This record gives sequence, C-alpha cells and structure tokens, in this order.
Amino acid sequence: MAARLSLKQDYEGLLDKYDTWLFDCDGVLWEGDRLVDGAIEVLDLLRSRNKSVMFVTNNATKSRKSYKTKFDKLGVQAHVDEIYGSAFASAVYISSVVKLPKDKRVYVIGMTGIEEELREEGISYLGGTDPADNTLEPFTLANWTPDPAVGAVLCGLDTSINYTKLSKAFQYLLRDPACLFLATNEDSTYPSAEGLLPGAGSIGAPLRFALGRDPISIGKPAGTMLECIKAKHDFDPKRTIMIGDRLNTDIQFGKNGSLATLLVLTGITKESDITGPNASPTVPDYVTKSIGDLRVLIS
Ligand SMILES: O=C(O)[C@H](O)[C@H](O)COP(=O)(O)O
Ligand SMILES: [Mg+2]
Repeated sequence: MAARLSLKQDYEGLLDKYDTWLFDCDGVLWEGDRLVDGAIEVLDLLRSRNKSVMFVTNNATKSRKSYKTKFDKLGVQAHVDEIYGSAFASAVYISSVVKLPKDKRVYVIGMTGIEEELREEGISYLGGTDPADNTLEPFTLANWTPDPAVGAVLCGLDTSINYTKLSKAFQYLLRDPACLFLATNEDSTYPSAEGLLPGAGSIGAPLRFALGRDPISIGKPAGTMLECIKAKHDFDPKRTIMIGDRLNTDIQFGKNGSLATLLVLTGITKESDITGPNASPTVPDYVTKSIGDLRVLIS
C-alpha cells in the first residue's frame, strides 16, 4: 500500500531517510517547457540539505549536453554529470555492452539527442535527421541500396517519423536476423505541455508489429541507466529515492534497483490508476500530488 504524503512531517521523513534523489523529468519537473510549480524551489531545498540530486529521463530527443541547455534555460540548477537520458544510456549500451565493431553502423529512428550521444561514443550511424530519410516521398525498395555495415537499429521518440524511416529500419531487421533491434525506451505516451502525444514506444510499435519481434529497451525500467549512474556516483540504494510520474517505467525502475519510489500525479499516472478496482499492481512506496508539495519544508 503506498503511503500518501500530506503533512510536513511526512516530507521531513523523506529528507531524513534519503540522501540521493533521482528525478524523472517529463511529468515530474516539467511538461514540455512548462515547469511544474515549485520544482525549482524544491530542488534548491534538497541541495541546501546536502542531498545528491540527479535526473533520469527516458526522453531521447536530447543529449545530456542539450538537456543541460534546457535546464539552464528553465533556471533549473543541474550539472551535465547529473543528467542521465535514454539517448546517452543507449550509446553507452551499444559501445560498452554490445561492443558494436567499429566497422558497423547504427540505423537511427530518432532525433538529434540520439545522434549527438552516438557521436560522443564514436559510433557511426545513418538515418536520424538525415534529410534523405526525412521525406514524405513514397519509399520503394527499387530505389534503395541498404548499407551493408548496419549492425543495429536504434529506435527512439521521433516527431518526424515517416514511412521511409520505418521501411529502412524494417528491411535492416528483416534481412539480417543478427541485426540488433534496440529501443531507447518504450513509453507509450509523451506528456506534452498541452496534453498526451504518442511516445517512443508508439514510434517503434509498427516495427514490432511488422517483424513480430520485440526490441531490447534500454531506458527505464531497465537497469542500464542505474548502471550508468553507479559508474559515476557512489550512492546507497537503501538511502536513494526515485521520483517519477509513470508506474511502468519510473516506479518499476526504482523497484528493480531496490530504491524507494515516490509517485507524483503531475504527469502520466492519474488517481484512478492507483486506486479502485483497476489499480495497477505496481505500487509506489509513496504518493504525493506534485513535487511542489515539498515546499512545505521551506521554512
Ligand atoms: O515518449 C517518450 O520518450 C517519453 O514519454 C518521455 O520522453 C519520457 O520522459 P521521462 O518522463 O522519462 O522524463
Ligand atoms: Mg516522466
């Protein structure tokens, strides 16, 4: 049963118990470019109490560096080494876990975040924002020569998705069973400032359906990003709390990592998802309406 936080002492209890605070971004700190009310004050409060603050986002549209620009623009204090995104985790996974040979390339469905992180890791790629792939012209195999060096397809949130990209990714995966099918994350929806939109998982869904094959998904709830954090920061999982808005990514990620979990209701998850007959079996340790609720601690 999740503990519903409401009193000042409830929030004080979290400060006493947890030294490391991992924040999901979309739906927790902001929606699109609209900050959640109180997010900055609460992050400043945590840092003033010597808490370690990190950001763990499945949003692959931005690299860590371009996320740092977003944080700066929104006035949120963050160091690039505190920012972990699924584009970064995917690039690290391909270079360090897959160990993709240097003569191999990655076909990308996605945006600059993935491209920048692959470049940072020295991984050769094609597709992505290439104008030749970002076309609404009809796609025909008769006019296409696949790149024989492609050894993996990486699919992430792509707001310029089209039939050409899906067809090329499909062909790479169909013609070579050894070609890796990777997804930065599989969130079904994206909480924009104006409302829900299809998420990364819905961008890759046509490939799953056409191929009858599931990708390896690298973002939350998989442990890859936690491994990336562990590689750079010492922290005690027993004194670490994951704050998220989506049960099957953020809260499950926290549970998989033996972290405490705090669900907020400013993003994807609504009250009806956690109460009543259709409540999800994924139960967070704590629930509060918004991260802004912790402002009660600011004396
Ligand atoms: O579709 C997506 O990729 C996700 O909705 C989105 O970007 C999740 O970001 P997060 O909530 O993990 O910051
Ligand atoms: Mg979120």
